[in-house]
Amino acid sequence: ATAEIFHSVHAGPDKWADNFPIANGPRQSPIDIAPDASSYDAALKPLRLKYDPSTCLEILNNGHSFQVTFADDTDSSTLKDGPVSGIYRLKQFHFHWGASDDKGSEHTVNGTKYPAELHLVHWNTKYASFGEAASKPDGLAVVGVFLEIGGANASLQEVLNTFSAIKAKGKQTSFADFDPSTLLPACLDYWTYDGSLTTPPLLESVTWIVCKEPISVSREQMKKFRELLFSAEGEAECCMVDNYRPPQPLKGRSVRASFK
Ligand SMILES: CCOC(=O)CCc1ccc(S(N)(=O)=O)cc1
Ligand SMILES: [Zn+2]
Repeated sequence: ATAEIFHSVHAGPDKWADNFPIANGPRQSPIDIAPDASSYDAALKPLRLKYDPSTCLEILNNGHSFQVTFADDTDSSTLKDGPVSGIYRLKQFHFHWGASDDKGSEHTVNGTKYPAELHLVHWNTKYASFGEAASKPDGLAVVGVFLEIGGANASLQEVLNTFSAIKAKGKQTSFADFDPSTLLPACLDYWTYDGSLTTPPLLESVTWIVCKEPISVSREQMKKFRELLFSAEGEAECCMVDNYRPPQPLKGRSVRASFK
């Protein structure tokens, strides 16, 4: 019961401005993407994503999502080009999803919600660490990929197979030799805009790169996501669902498209 109250009333997105006033800032994320209002920018380069499976370390339930963490002490797994300059290192990837298939993504497209959204989080190596980069306007680059209901996703299934070991908040387990590029869509056309972290501390340091093409997930696989818990062992069980922030005001920002 305490877990439900914690998640529904006192700590949800509507309450974040109390402790994080930047929640009402000028470049908050996510947003609703209106493709017809975005502008094609021929100067935008193709995304250059190079991931080394040997940098994959572990998977953990951090109480608001699960995340797969990577070794980021070398330039083995990086994002280059696209809308960014310089080299950004992959730190982690995680997901957001709903209690049912009709919601769950953070970004929306013409108001359409997808059942889930993948975030691949990278930090700019002009800074010394993720923590330092997270406070800089050009510090982070997050690649967002929508999940749509379709055939089972074999690559995603490798991640889901670890869930029995990380069901409760605070649980983690080793997770090696996973190549996150197997979670990317075939076409890497994207929209890009200046935004923020979508959970506290909501820092306005993210260049968002949202792929136009979704990847598939089956209904059964979505049910596995919903078996994870927000709650820790020994607490009343609270299913990890609806861990998405709704779209935020655009406040004059423009969204660019890498494609016509
Ligand atoms: C400086 C400490 O900051 C953090 O730990 C932020 C972690 C964090 C990373 C990515 C995102 S998301 N959903 O915008 O991709 C939110 C929060
Ligand atoms: Zn996220």
